[in-house]
Amino acid sequence: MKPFVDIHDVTHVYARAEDGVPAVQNLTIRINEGEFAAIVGPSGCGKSTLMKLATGLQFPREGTVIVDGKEVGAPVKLAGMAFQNPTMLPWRTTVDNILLPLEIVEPHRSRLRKHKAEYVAKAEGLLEQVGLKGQGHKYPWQLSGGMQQRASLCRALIHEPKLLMLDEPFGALDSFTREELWCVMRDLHAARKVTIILVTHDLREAAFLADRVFCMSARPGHIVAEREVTFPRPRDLEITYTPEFSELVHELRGHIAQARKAA
Ligand SMILES: Nc1ncnc2c1ncn2[C@@H]1O[C@H](COP(=O)(O)OP(=O)(O)OP(=O)(O)O)[C@@H](O)[C@H]1O
Repeated sequence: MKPFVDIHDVTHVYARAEDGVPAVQNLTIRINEGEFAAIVGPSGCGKSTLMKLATGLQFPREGTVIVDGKEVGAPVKLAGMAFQNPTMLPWRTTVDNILLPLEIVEPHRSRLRKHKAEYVAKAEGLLEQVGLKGQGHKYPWQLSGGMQQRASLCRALIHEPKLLMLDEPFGALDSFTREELWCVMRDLHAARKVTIILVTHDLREAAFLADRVFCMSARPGHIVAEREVTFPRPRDLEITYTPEFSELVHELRGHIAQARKAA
């Protein structure tokens, strides 16, 4: 099978890096279509850089980045993104925030004005899927942090991306809300067959959600371990209390500890 995301032997140094040390070096990672991949690693190891390379927000100094069969040379339109901070515009309602990417991405951009009702219905359908039915008229400041993050997932999905990039999306939430959102994410992935790359510091989150977990070394980042997660789907939160789950988290923690030591 051809990988959907194929990052091959990539080295990237930021122009402003004072010490000239690459953020990532000889980074190779391949993710299949429809796969849920999680990237974990010590702080500053280049996880966000990997995201930027895969979405065309940065270009590698060396190596190649291929997404959906094409070498990445500009921001990747087939990607949707959600970050730790939902960054919703406070003067727009939740639905209007969700519609925002459509004002940029073609062919939606040209269709949006004429077919607004159709797109609003789509946004409301997504809100229902993430447990926010009927909340679309509210402003972001009327929503809790967890609700805003749910809405930002809708915004990332509104243009039906084939690739969803999640950079620490649940990092700022309390642990109960976080686990609720794991289930939302699990269900969205099952329903949409979208390829997902999740960057996280939370090893339990990676183990619960992913098909494969990739561990990165300390800077300059590269993949030091790759672990398939074979728990059957759909997964219930109950599995996080099993010895097998604890063992997996323990194993991942060992890889990160090694990676930090090597720094
Ligand atoms: N715009 C930039 N200019 C210079 N150096 C940068 C820039 N962005 C990131 N870096 C450096 O590149 C390295 C990797 O950064 P990156 O944000 O990808 O790491 P990360 O693993 O996502 O970090 P964290 O886990 O702390 O969020 C870091 O050491 C950082 O200092």
